[in-house]
Amino acid sequence: MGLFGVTKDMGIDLGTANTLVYLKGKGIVLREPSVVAVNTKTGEVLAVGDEAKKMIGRTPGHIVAIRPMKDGVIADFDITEKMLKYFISKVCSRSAFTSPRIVVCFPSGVTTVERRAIDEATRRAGARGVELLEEPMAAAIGAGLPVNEAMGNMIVDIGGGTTEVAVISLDGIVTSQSLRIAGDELDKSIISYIKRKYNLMIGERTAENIKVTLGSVFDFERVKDSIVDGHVVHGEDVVDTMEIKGRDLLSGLPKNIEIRREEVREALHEPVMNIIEAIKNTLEKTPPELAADIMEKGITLAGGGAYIKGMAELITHETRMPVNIAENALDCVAIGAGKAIEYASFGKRR
Ligand SMILES: Nc1ncnc2c1ncn2[C@@H]1O[C@H](COP(=O)(O)OP(=O)(O)OP(=O)(O)O)[C@@H](O)[C@H]1O
Repeated sequence: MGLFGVTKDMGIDLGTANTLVYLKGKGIVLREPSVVAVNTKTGEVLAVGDEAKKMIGRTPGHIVAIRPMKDGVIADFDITEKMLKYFISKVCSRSAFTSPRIVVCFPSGVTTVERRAIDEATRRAGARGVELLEEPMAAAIGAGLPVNEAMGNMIVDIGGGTTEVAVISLDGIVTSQSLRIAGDELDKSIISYIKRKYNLMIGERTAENIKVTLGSVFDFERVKDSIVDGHVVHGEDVVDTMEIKGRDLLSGLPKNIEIRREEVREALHEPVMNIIEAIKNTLEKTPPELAADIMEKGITLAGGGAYIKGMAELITHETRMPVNIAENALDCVAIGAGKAIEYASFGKRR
């Protein structure tokens, strides 16, 4: 117990899109994109996080902006380790007397080898002790669900690389599903839709911007108000078209086109229905008593995907269950990891 005062114990959400660090006693102290810019000639890391993200799609030949995490797991081990080292040193720079103990999250669908890679990269980045925590459990704790009670809690965490669906009761995952379809896949669907329909090539960042600004997965035509980022937005305030820039594949030249909300909904249909299927499958496998609890309390949505317009409404429409968007949906996993420090054994028997 005495050591807690001098160490910087932390919870890390090592995400495909964003990495968040929760420092014990302080809350979230770092939130940056999981991106690293590397000079391929020298192997030197040029920038990490926000700085590196700005470089995506804009680098000269010998500089690449890498996203070392893919589908929720480590795609590039060395770069992940360097990125973690940078983030940890950024939050520990002052007043850290000893290296930190870290609770780090992993998607529930990963293999033992992938788990070991996350553990190893965190140790090599400077952790004294590492404890791995399943992402849906962290998200549920961070969303404030009573995970330790004998009661069905359902969490749907739609991140960048993975969607985690889980039913939790008495501190354990009763049933879960992890699918590698989430925000990134939605971006890819927008890219291929626009390429197919308009012969226009757009970049990843443009696609993400379209998803966030114009993306909608439920037909609000007849519904006046919707929920955006947890706030009610009145029908007339919702933008319905957007001008986008890309490269015309026929002429090879830059070109602008205008796309409509319905088109984005069409583009997102398939991956979104895969997410809905996973939710339905998990509900089907949920024991009846717990399903009754969920029916009463609702499904909790977390992760950046919780903010996709119409997502909550579509899930309710398809499952007949009430849906709540977690407060601080983007931060739930990191907050949950941070809170779990209290209970972590860091490899020792408690
Ligand atoms: N307002 C929004 N509307 C739609 N999508 C959003 C919004 N804000 C963020 N996103 C999307 O959420 C995703 C990132 O979510 P989050 O930070 O929870 O993922 P992550 O933890 O990095 O990924 P993973 O959990 O898969 O490792 C991105 O795909 C981003 O485009």
